[in-house]
Amino acid sequence: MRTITLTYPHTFSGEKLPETAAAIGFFDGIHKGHQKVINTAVTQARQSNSESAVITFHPDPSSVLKNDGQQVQYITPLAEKQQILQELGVDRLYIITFDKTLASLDPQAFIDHFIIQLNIKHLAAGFDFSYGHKGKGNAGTLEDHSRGAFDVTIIEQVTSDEQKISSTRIRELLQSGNLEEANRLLGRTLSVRGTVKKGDERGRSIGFPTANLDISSDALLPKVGVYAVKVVWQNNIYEGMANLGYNPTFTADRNEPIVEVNIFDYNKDLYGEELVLEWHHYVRDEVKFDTREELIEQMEKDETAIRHFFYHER
Ligand SMILES: Cc1cc2nc3c(=O)[nH]c(=O)nc-3n(C[C@H](O)[C@H](O)[C@H](O)COP(=O)(O)O)c2cc1C
Ligand SMILES: Nc1ncnc2c1ncn2[C@@H]1O[C@H](COP(=O)(O)OP(=O)(O)O)[C@@H](O)[C@H]1O
Repeated sequence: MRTITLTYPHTFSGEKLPETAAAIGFFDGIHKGHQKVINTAVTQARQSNSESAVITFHPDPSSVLKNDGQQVQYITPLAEKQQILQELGVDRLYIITFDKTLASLDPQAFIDHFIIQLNIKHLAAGFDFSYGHKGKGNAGTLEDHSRGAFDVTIIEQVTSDEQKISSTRIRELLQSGNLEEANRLLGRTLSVRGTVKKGDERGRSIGFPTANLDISSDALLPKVGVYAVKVVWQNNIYEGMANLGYNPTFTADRNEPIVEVNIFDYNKDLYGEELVLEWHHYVRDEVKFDTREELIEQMEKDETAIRHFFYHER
């Protein structure tokens, strides 16, 4: 997959680009609803012997428009988004830089510049997609704004329990500790990538070395607690247990939670390595223990419970 970042105005011209079937949207999380829009474009491209593309925006349009200076947290930060789109068979990823200038473009100008000029012949979008100044362009206006240069497929809402699957709903589930339900709506397992950094070097002394992960600050993490996880590293998958929290047994002054993972049946150095952590099951809340012995006893129980969990999942 090729990734192309576009700002307004860009200088690409249609004649030099292949005919393309594209899906357009912000797609945070690439949940089941998003997957349907993207798969429509991929299928359309295969049938018409053209290239497939995803056209997305960065940073999050609503955060740019709100302008409240708050750091946005993404269910899928850019690196995760790229990885998943690649796995979905997308040939090209266009990332449109979302800023005030882009937001002020008239809807027809947006379509002319970012769809027609990119040689898009089929466009798939979700029923609630909007574009152009104040979101005046929407699913109902695409046909008109296409000037007959491309076909449009609008994907109706995908539901679960009669409710729309949405990034907002998934965020709420993750924040309230409802990981499994979030994973169901995602249609895959929530994951995060991070580089292994040094911690307090206490893990090995209590019998559970933990790889502490340096994670991009724009990644949305689930609720604090202990989790059954899988670690993907160099094309291998390992099972393990992770703690997302503040280590209150040993530290009192941490402001940000850390993510650390003890990989089962593993004992090699991982410092500096990039791992992908998949969040499979929420086990318990983090606890402040009075002694390290109590923590160790609890971690032994966590290990037994999590090994059981994976055994039954197989
Ligand atoms: C599965 C698991 C559960 C944990 N549970 C707790 C906990 O409930 N309370 C706590 O203070 N620390 C907990 N920890 C964090 C340990 O305190 C931490 O791994 C240990 O201090 C090692 O830190 P280090 O990697 O910085 O050396 C847990 C860690 C793991 C891997
Ligand atoms: N089973 C394992 N799970 C996680 N890390 C391991 C494991 N075995 C060895 N390691 C290595 O040991 C380090 C963790 O040891 P630890 O004493 O907790 O140090 P730190 O506090 O620096 O994380 C990891 O970063 C990794 O390089």
